[in-house]
Amino acid sequence: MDNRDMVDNVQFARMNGLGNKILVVDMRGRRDRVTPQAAISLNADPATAFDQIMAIHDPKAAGTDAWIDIVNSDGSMAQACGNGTRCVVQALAAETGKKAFLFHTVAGLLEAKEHDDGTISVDMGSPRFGWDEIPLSEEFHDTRRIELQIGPIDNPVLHSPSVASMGNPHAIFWVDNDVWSYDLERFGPLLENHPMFPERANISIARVLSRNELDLRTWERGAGLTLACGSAACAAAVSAARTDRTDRRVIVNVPGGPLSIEWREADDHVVMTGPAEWEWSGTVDPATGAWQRDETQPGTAEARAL
Ligand SMILES: N[C@H](CCC[C@H](N)C(=O)O)C(=O)O
Repeated sequence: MDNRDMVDNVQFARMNGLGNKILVVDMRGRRDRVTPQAAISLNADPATAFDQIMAIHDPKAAGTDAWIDIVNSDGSMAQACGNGTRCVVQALAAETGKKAFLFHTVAGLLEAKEHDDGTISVDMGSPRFGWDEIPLSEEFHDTRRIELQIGPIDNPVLHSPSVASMGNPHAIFWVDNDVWSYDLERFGPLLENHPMFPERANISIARVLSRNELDLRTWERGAGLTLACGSAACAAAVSAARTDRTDRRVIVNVPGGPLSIEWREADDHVVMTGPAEWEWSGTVDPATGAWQRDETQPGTAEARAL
């Protein structure tokens, strides 16, 4: 906050959650929003290209620490971002010394905490499985397996996904071979925009390795191929458990590394645990996306606060 050189500029930190590229933007004390134009322009610059912007705003409700807006790299809004939430926790923990936070997003309240080893857990809430909650455009009573396929009609490459909402829509296609052997870059955009998903969807392929481990790659709605997608890891974990492929506690290996996911029996909530990493900081105009790197890059944990 202290580094603001112009009233129109705000502080931001370039961070990542297992390689999921995140810009944490400090919008506290302001009434405006990061515009879609700013997002598109930041993403067009290789230095600031990102998967999600996490914009921290002043809290709107008593007892919450912040309101968070989540913006995809195409300028659209997302309801959930697990990896980005861990980045926000790390930035705010460095600033305040607090370890536990309650955030407010369009999808509701979100609890998160930093552990002593630096990893961060985010309570992603309860998954939803109703076809109209995801949403799908057709009624399906059993969303553990819906009719949807891609590739030749008699020999589909991907078919019968499980679908779930973690606040945002997800489809998980189960595969038998190495997840890297599928052309997700080609099928992802077709499935993301398939008429089955009126609000589009995040598209993942998952290979179950054991009752406690799966591999996952995701084509993200509004962002494309990413190295990690936390909400997809949660959607895959709950879908694997409800189809009896795995137990309720699993390691999900995304391209950026492992996330540990637990679908708690007690309250139905999904808790995701993983790392967050600070890269560098700068200032940005949230209306246009014009940005500048800070001249001195803080080297200590304390200085990594926004
Ligand atoms: N990377 C995010 C998910 C972004 C989801 C977004 N692409 C959408 O739903 O539109 C995560 O870690 O959960």
